[in-house]
Amino acid sequence: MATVARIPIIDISSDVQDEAQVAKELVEAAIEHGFIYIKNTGRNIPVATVDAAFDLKLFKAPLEEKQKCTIQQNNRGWSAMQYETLDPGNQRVGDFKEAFNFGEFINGKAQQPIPETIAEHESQISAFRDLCYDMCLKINTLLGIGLKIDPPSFFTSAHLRSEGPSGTILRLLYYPPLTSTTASAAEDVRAGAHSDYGSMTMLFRLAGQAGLEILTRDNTWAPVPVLPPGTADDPAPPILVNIGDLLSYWTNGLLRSTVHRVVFPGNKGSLVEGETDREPRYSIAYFCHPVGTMPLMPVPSERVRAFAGAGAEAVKGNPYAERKVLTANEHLHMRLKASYLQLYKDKDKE
Ligand SMILES: O=C(O)CCC(=O)C(=O)O
Ligand SMILES: [Fe+2]
Repeated sequence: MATVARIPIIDISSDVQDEAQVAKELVEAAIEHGFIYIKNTGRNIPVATVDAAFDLKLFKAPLEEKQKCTIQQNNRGWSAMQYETLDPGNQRVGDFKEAFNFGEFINGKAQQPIPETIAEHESQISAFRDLCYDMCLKINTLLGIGLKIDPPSFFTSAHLRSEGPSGTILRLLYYPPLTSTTASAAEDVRAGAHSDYGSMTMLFRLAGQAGLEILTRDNTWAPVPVLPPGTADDPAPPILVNIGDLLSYWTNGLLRSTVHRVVFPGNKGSLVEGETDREPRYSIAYFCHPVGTMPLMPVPSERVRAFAGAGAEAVKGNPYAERKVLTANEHLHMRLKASYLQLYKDKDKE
């Protein structure tokens, strides 16, 4: 049995008088692990809403329907099996997954083609995306308070839709079981090792479905159980939040953008008890991005300044410190180009 990642579980739905304490815990977890389980009480996002999103039969839609929505350079649409390669330097073939990216909705309407099969659920998807947005703002606010940024609303303001478009994406994911792929469990992966491109990600998973691993501080891979100890009786599995590259940039690497991947753990001996990779796996990720024109400069926080003062350690903590990226949009474009080799190659020829 695998040694699982030890990630704190935090309840952010508690009363306002606990805000400073919750904010502190959140920041410490974001610094130490870069991953945080948010206890699912159903108060931020109703459990039925998450269930309904998992019930969408998007991936069962006819191939032609999905193909009509093929992913574009705006990062919206359907990414076919093995189309994306998250770790091109180390993968011999693309990720064994299908994905569908939803960009912004306006008045409940998608601003991109969506498969006919799910058309009747368009406003439901929009509402779910809105709930994720609200929760993401709440976490950004807590991080601002916990880091004592001046003003504490710094991150939240940077994410306000009213300030302009962002690269935010709600993504449905489907990973087939090992047995229905041509994958080699030892060599191939369902999603290559990567850090996330946005400011933070909220991940919804289903009990029993194995696969997610994080690279720990001692450079070993550790599985991330869907149901960590103490959560089995909650209304739904915790929502897994992880820090992305942009919050890491903004804090000089103090907040950790942790590398993770999705594997077939069965043959590696890294299965978590009660989970399997012999069944289909579904997950939903909300990739929270700031307004695209936002510059990624270190935030006004004493703690961030002190960490940057640590010099080499700060640079080591932020593998992206060398990159001279100015805005959130420029960063996103650079990362997409690296993982959708075909999409950008095809388009460059046009
Ligand atoms: O499906 C998962 O568990 C994680 C997916 C992921 O890391 C991603 O899409 O960035
Ligand atoms: Fe990820």
